[in-house]
Amino acid sequence: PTKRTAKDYIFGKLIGDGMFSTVFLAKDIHSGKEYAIKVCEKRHIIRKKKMEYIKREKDALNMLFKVPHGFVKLYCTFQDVDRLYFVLSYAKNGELLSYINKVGSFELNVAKFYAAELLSALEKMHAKGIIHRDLKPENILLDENMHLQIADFGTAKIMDPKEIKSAPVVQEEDPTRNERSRKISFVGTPQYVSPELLHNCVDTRTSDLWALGCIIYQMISGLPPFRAATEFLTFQKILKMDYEFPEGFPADAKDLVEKLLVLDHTKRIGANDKGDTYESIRSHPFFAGIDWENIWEQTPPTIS
Ligand SMILES: NC(=O)Nc1ccc2c(c1)=C(Cc1cc(-c3cccc(C(=O)NCCN4CCCCC4)c3)c[nH]1)C(=O)N=2
Repeated sequence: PTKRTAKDYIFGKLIGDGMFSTVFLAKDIHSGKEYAIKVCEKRHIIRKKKMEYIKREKDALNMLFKVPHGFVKLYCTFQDVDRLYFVLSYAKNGELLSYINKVGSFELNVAKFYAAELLSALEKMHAKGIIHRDLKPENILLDENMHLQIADFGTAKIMDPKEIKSAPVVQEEDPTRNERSRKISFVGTPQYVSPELLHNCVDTRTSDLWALGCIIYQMISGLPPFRAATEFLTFQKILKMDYEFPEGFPADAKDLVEKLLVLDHTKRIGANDKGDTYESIRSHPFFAGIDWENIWEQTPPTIS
């Protein structure tokens, strides 16, 4: 097939906006199919020295292309003089965050279903050595059948799959510096960033498990566990484990969130699981009744 250009698409409404990219709904003029096209200004990427992030996103999405469920797909990329273009799946029902905000908080069966799809997607991603590092309800999309698709791999870390369930990954700007003094090359969104990423520049796949705990808490209560007026105050609350459960928070959900939101990432539930699944999390009472083998084929519960 000939290399696509922007002229092959009719660009529609803006459906996403980030520090380094803008996402548009677009229609392929040949097939009539709808896509989400992520556009990055080359000048901005170069000025902010984010070329490595662009490459990581493309590599991570290419590694996940053949995984049938759980992620947006990257169909093709192209560029012109000023911009880079990523042609991605259009997840018609948008961000999980919009649904949480629309209904206030999810019923337990809805939260359980989407927590299970998110865990299943994390298992597939981590099995390929990919750590997302910025999981949040804005980056979790819902396709036309209301199944979950993780987006935005610009912050991802790609490791050797053999290593991902063993050694921690240390953020390093300058390998000659010792671990504590290493600058963090990346920090996620304050409300969902793990303490190890803040504390000593270590991030592992368990950083995504910390975010899973924050997202389960938010689906059930309506708000993330760590929130404050400023980023710094939010970081302080995380490092002090300063959060509490609202009255009536279901006991099984509370127990699982408490086992995910553990400061020491080596003691987080799932941290020592081997193989390509998080058996210790799957078998937690919160997930009682989930049919793990068929979750992606089931009809999702109605969000109301
Ligand atoms: N940073 C990134 O990489 N971002 C990406 C990447 C890929 C991608 C992406 C973002 C997408 C974002 C997206 C945004 C939307 C969207 C935007 C605005 C409105 C709606 C919308 O109204 N959806 C209907 C359902 N809502 C639900 C909430 C209450 C109102 C009705 C969807 C649909 N998909 C997408 O479809 N594919």
